[in-house]
Parts: sequence; C-alpha cells; structure tokens
Amino acid sequence: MPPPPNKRLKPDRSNSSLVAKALGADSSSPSLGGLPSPAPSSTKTRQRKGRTSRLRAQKKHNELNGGGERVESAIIKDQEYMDFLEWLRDQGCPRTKLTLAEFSNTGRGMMATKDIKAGEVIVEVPERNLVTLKSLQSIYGSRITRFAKKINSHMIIALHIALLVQAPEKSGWLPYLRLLPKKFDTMPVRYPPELMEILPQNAIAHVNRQKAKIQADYNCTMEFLQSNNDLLTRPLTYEEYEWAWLVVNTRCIYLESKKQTAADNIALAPMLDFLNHTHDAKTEGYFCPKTKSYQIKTLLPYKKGEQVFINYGPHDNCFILVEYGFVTPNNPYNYVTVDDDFLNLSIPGETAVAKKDKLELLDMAGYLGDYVLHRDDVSFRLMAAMRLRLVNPFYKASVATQLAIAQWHNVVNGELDQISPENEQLVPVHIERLCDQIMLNAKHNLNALARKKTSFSVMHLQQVWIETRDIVLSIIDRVHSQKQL
Ligand SMILES: C[S@@+](CC[C@H](N)C(=O)[O-])C[C@H]1O[C@@H](n2cnc3c(N)ncnc32)[C@H](O)[C@@H]1O
Repeated sequence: MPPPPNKRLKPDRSNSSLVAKALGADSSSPSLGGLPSPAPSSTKTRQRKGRTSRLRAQKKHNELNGGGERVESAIIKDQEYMDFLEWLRDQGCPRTKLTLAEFSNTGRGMMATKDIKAGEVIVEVPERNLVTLKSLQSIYGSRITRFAKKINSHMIIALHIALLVQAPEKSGWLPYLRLLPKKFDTMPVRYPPELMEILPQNAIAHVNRQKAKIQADYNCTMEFLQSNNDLLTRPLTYEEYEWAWLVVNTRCIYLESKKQTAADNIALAPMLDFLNHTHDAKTEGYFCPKTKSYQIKTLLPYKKGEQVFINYGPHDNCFILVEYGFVTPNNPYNYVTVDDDFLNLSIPGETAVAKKDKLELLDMAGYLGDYVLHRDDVSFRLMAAMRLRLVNPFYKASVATQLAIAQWHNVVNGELDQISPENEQLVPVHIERLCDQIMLNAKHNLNALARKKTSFSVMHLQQVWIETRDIVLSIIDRVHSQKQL
C-alpha cells in the first residue's frame, strides 16, 4: 500500500452474483507457491478448502454492507494461519480483536472477533516486525554504501522478500511468507495485451510508468547482486522480483523517518497488511514510542463479525486498480481523464495550423493536458482549453486573434468570466460532443468486455467503464439542464 495507511472493486453491485462466482472460481489461493507447506494440525489433519466451500461450510456471518449489498464471510482457520498467529505471538505481537476471514465482496481481509469501539487500537506491530530500510541495515547497509547507485526502500524490501522466499526455511519468516498472495494477476501490470488495451488512457500511462519502474529497479538490483551474489541461493528471475516488488507495492504502509527521503518512508508490517481498503474507513496510523510499535487506531466502531477496513487514501478507481489490483463501489473520488479525446476532437472551422498554435499556447501557459470530468463538474483546465479551441478563426498574427488570446489569459487568471458571449455559448455544445465521443468508446469497450470470459480483471474493467459512462452521462445531463459546468 505505498502511501500512508490513509492510501483502492468491490465489483459493481449489479455484478455481485458474478463476484461470488468469480470468488469461487479464483484459483489464486493466497498462499505462496513453492514454499514448504505447514505440518498438519496436531489434533486433526485439515484439508485446505477452496474459498467457496469454506464460505458455504462456515456461513457464520451474513450481513449487509454500507452499499446494501449482502456480504457473506467465513473465518479462515487453516494451519497456515494458525502457524502465522503462533509466529506473531513468538514475535511479541499483542493479541487483537481481528481474525483473518474471506469476504464475498472483497476476498481475504480482517474480521472483528468482538465489538470494537471508536478510538480503539486495532493492530499493533512491534518495531522488530517492521521491515524497513533501517531494519535491513544490518544485512544490506554496508553493501548499499559500497554500491555506486541509489537503492531505495522499495527496492531493498522487495529484494529482501525475494531472497527470503529463495530460502524460506532458514528465513524465520516462513509463516508470513506462506500467507502472501501467490500471484498478482488482477494488477494491470500483469494484464495480457488484450486487457491492457481496454484500460482507460490515464491508467495505460500509469501502468507503463509502473512497468518501467519495476524493470529499472530489477536492472539496478541485478547490478547490485553482481557484487553481492553471496546473498543469492539461485539466480533471481524477473518474475520473482516483480512478484516481490508488487508485494511491497500493495502491502507497505507509510512510516515517517526523519533521516530518509519521503519515498523511502515505507514499511512492511505483517498482520496490519491483511487489512483491506474502503474510502470511508477512518483510521490513524502512527509509531508509538512508548510501546515501540506501529499502531492503527480506528475512529469508527465495528460490530463483531464485520470486516474491519483501513483507508489507503483518497484515490479514484483507476489509481486503485493500477496500484492495488481492485476497484471499490461508489468511489467518490472517481473522475474521467479526457486528454486524448480533447486532442482528437474536431472543431468545425479550425485549421490544422490553428490547432497546433493553440496547443502550443496551452503548453506555454501550463494548460496542456490533465483534462478531467467529475460527476458534477468539468475541470477548470478543460474549460480553459475548450474556450481557446473555440476561438475561430484563429490567425496568430491577426489583431482579432491576439485580442482573443489576451481575453483568454484574463479568463484563465480569473480576471474575466468569458472570452466572449459567443465563445462561451459554444463551450457546452462541444463539451457534449466530447462526452458523446467518450460514450462511444465506453460502449465499445463494454461490448468487448461482455465477449470475454468472466474474471476479476474483466469485472474490474467493466466497473471502470460503467463508472466512466455514468460520469459522462451526468455531465451530458448538466449540459441539457443548462447547469453550470
Ligand atoms: C494490504 S493487502 C490487504 C490484504 C489482502 N486482501 C490479502 O488477502 O492479503 C492489499 C490487497 O488487498 C486487496 N484489497 C484491499 N482492499 C480491497 C477491497 N476493498 N476490495 C477488494 N480487494 C481489496 C487487493 O488485492 C490489494 O492489493
């Protein structure tokens, strides 16, 4: 969870039956492949059951969540989890009112075993259990100092996890490693090309940046390992490193340390990292000097049997999808990025030269790109850019155009409301044309998704495009009812 614990489907409600189906069908049991399995429980040999059968067998809790959706849940009590709890106890972690459970709407998460009051500390992770750049100094510190390039916290924690997995038995961390996700197939960075191309434009750019980052971090780590190959049990493959990098990306908390750059302030905190996200969870996370532990306090009460959440931050679903591999219902932070649609929009009477000059002007003024639609408004940047596009005819050298440009600057600076009444009248008309273009794209993508085999990723993308369509429809509605954009 990169940024702070205050830092991401529940699938669309209309898709909830699909969700339950996909939960059952999901092959990604959350234990890590290739790691030694726990010994059978001493009293009786437990068979690890699939999610659906566990849900069926232990339908212990069945309640409505905030969105009115029926949520089924089942406590996870397999040997792996029992071993993990014993490991936590051995590490000095205090008992909590939380237990690992499977939920029909979110997958694995933490359930309250007793009522929890607002203001209670829900998890406490002792310093010795936090994996940070600082805690790893004794293993890697002098090696990092000798290495010519900068190695950040994310890289070193990912490398550390990848190395522990290479020799899990001697790592002392086997019970934790076993509970980590086996794969990250719902992360867009792992999407096959045919799904990647259905992502919204801003998400594609985000995934490409993430891919480049993982590759660059892997390359640098490989260089680091050239002079430190005694750390390795066997060569580290890109896939193994990517998996460990994603473990860090999806599970780390933000932990401030004065001596480090902000980007280095991350920590892996076993136990705490089983808490799922919802945008309306209210929690505080801090390091308590008295108990020398990282604590999470909930500011909201929970009833026994409910899922306890934290808040990964005020993120829209595209961001959550790319960074964490899921989306949440009713996310108030959603918006639609329309940069490409704006650039492709044809404006009647606008010549190619005029369009190029306008885009240059927008660039110089710092107004090129980052154009978005929210449910209730059109971003100021998009309004400003549209106003300029609607100055026609546009001959840079003409007095009339220079005057219009001066007026445009005044509008952007807030000194004027409009370039001219004629220009202002055209703005909603062309915002609606832009919306029509996005609606066509959303429809095309939803049709393409409807033809695909159901999977979590397909459902996530369906939700993102349904939300896009809803936001765009609400803007079209505003245009029709002549509301302010
Ligand atoms: C910090 S971990 C939380 C524990 C995780 N569910 C597990 O079983 O290990 C973050 C990951 O949990 C999942 N997750 C978190 N919140 C979720 C939610 N509201 N709905 C669905 N999946 C969620 C995503 O896969 C995310 O990458």
